[in-house]
Amino acid sequence: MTAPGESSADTLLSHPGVRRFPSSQLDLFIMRDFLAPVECDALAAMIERQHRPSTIANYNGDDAFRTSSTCDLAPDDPTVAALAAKLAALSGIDIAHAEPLQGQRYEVGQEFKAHTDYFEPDNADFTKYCSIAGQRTWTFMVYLNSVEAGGATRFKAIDKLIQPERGKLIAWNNRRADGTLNGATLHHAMKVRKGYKYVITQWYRERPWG
Ligand SMILES: O=C(O)CCC(=O)C(=O)O
Ligand SMILES: [Fe+2]
Repeated sequence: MTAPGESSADTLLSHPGVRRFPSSQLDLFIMRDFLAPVECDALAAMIERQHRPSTIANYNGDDAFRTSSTCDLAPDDPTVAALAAKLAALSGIDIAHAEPLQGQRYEVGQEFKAHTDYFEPDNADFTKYCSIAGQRTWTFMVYLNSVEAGGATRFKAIDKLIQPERGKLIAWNNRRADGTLNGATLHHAMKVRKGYKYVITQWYRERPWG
């Protein structure tokens, strides 16, 4: 049995179109056309209407570390609720473990430098971020547009560059099979060189979000 905050390779691969990136270092999955173009456009328009400067949890003194904007998607909006349900159906993860969905928006020159999505256990803010819902388990991310130039997501440890493509989903386990945090999930949202980039991020937690 998979724990409620966990996805599994079997669950993901049971959906047509999901394939696993061949790597012994991390569990990374890719699916094209997870969202239809009209769904992508509606979500990108939603992000465009309302966004704030993105923040980071483990501040390292670099003010240019994450220069994008973030949209807090309203959970009770029917489009947003449908997306959360669709992601939960794909992941097999109990939706109670999902953080509120966010959109991320990048203009030319904006990026999110190499980071991991889990919270650093030795960071002073760890308790603040993780005391209730626990650590992040899985990341599901959907590209809402095919960026004109730049904007790839680079997984440094496995030397894999994923190009933004409208409707494409990627998902990875932030931990190893034994539950330890996996540093090989380090990834860099590279600078957009032309146009805009819009993505959806869905993070799941060990315990219900509450
Ligand atoms: O935009 C991307 O390609 C990655 C975004 C990301 O890593 C994040 O928001 O944590
Ligand atoms: Fe990330």
